[in-house]
Amino acid sequence: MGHHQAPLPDFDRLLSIPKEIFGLKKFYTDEFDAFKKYYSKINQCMDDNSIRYLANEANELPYLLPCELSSKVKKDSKNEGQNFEVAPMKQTNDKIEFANSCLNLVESHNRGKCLVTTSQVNQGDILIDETATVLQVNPICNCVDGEHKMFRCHHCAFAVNKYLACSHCNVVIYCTPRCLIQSYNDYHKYECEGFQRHYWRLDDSDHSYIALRMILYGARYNFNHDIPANHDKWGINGNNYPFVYRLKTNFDKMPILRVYEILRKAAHTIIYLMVRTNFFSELQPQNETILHYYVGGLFVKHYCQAQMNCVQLRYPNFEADYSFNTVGTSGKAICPTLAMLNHSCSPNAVVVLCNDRVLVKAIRKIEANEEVTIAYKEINPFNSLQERQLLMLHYFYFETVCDCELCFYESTWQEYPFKCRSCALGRAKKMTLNNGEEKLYCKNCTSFSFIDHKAEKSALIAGKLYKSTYNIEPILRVLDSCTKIFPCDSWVLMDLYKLLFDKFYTWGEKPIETMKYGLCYYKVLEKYMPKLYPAVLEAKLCFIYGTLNTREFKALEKVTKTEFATVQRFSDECLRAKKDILFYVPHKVMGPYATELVSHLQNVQVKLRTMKER
Ligand SMILES: C[S@@+](CC[C@H](N)C(=O)[O-])C[C@H]1O[C@@H](n2cnc3c(N)ncnc32)[C@H](O)[C@@H]1O
Repeated sequence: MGHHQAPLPDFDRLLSIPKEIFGLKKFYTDEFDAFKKYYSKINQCMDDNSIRYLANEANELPYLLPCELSSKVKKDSKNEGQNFEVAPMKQTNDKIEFANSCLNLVESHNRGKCLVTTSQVNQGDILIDETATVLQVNPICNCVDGEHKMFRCHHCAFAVNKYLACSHCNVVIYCTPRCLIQSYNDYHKYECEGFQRHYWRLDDSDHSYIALRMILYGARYNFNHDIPANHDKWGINGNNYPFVYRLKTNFDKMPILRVYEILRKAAHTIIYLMVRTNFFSELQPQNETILHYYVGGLFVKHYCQAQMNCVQLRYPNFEADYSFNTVGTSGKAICPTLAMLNHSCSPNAVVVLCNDRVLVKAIRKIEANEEVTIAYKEINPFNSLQERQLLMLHYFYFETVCDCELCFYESTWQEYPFKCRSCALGRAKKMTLNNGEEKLYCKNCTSFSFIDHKAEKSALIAGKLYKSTYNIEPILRVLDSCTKIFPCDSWVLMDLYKLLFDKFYTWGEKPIETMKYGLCYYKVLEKYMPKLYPAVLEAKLCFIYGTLNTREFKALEKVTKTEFATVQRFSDECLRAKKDILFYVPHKVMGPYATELVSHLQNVQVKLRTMKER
């Protein structure tokens, strides 16, 4: 591949480019004014020296080798690894490509477009089955478990046992010659030298590489982003660039330092394409400089679109300690249909990666007319409302604060934390009446009731005692008093159950108590977060295994009548946990630890069931 030297972009002239210049049919854009805004920010942030520095850096790459991968392929290899198998979605949608027929695309006044169900959806139903428009699979990921690495094809994302690797960049691997050749022609010939120099970070927080891939995807279709005539669906199975182009950005809401960072990344990649590849000359532009600006603007746009819309791909991961979680930095994808899903801190659906397909699965029953939501970032249920909202603002520049169910519930909970003593449903807050008396006001039955000062006082005294002794006894007293003050699903109680569970677990003396408080804790938690949410499932599996593996549990033979009820509930949990793991591992060939995990749960369940009541 021969390289040519292109002139440095003249950023000063940028703003004076007349709109007519984009009259070239191929590169015409309605969004010239928007690009001008990007460029005006470039002017504020970039000086000649930093541009020159980037260009020199791109030039001083003496050891880079032109990639001629496709000419070296042996045409006969086929190396299949362990791949997922999920039945395809049954009913397809007339109005939304890749979506189940039960979804409707609607516009909401505060969060833009969103997907809403038209009929009831069951747990486990597949709501979206989308082939990623642009897919970034990080080449080697520790999928399944820490020891058993799974290699994934850079082009189609299928798992492979043996693979063809690019000997120049030594970064990308392919499952078959077909993928290799297609990848080479579509994009690898432009990216290989960059990979040799580790030009792009492939982690969750940087979107330069996926933005470049979006550019290369658009270039294959001459950057034509017109929706074909008579196409009245959202999304196209084929050239989906028109819908990629229509994804929203958050550019206007970003602080200037963030903009500066992205513009620098844009300049970095554009100069790399100019100096190290034939990308621009192959497009045969009438005016190459203008094309540099155009693609630079497009890079910024695609970067911001990726930042706001790309979905992080995570594979199930089973560790030797029998926990379950999902692996970060496995890749990301631009899926214009999936990008219509809004965020919730208590989502009703999750994204599951099935080879090259990106699936959205319901993690609980979803009623008709309910919005389908996913969690954009993995949610730690213990993060407070304020912490979660700060995270969302920081990463996604939400215009409004997150108005999901959990945030709404938690904010009401913070305002009305107490148990109403007049009605069973109510939530109450303390109010001072005109006569100076303090009472509880319930927002449900709108009545006033007395505060249980006795319970409050004993909770306070027991709390102080706990702080000075760290004994379990005062905590039990705090819990006893708090059940009188707070509703049964209160987070105060949840925290106390957690504390008691941890204490009993650490001391390992009373396995039944450990089970009891663990179960109480998950009962409250699952009111706020669906049990199939990965973070909840992982924590619960740890709880089950931790409890079962204590010496005291193993020695346990007979139990009292009340203890027997706890053992039975715990046993049911084990059975459910087994089903929940299978929810995430729907393929025939499970990772070795996943199989072990499920059979271990099965054995324990049998033991629990046969425990004799005294
Ligand atoms: C991937 S897009 C989702 C589709 C988007 N509503 C649209 O019109 O294109 C993400 C953007 O939607 C909005 N959004 C998503 N979930 C939200 C939530 N829970 N609260 C407020 N805004 C939200 C934010 O502006 C966010 O940057």
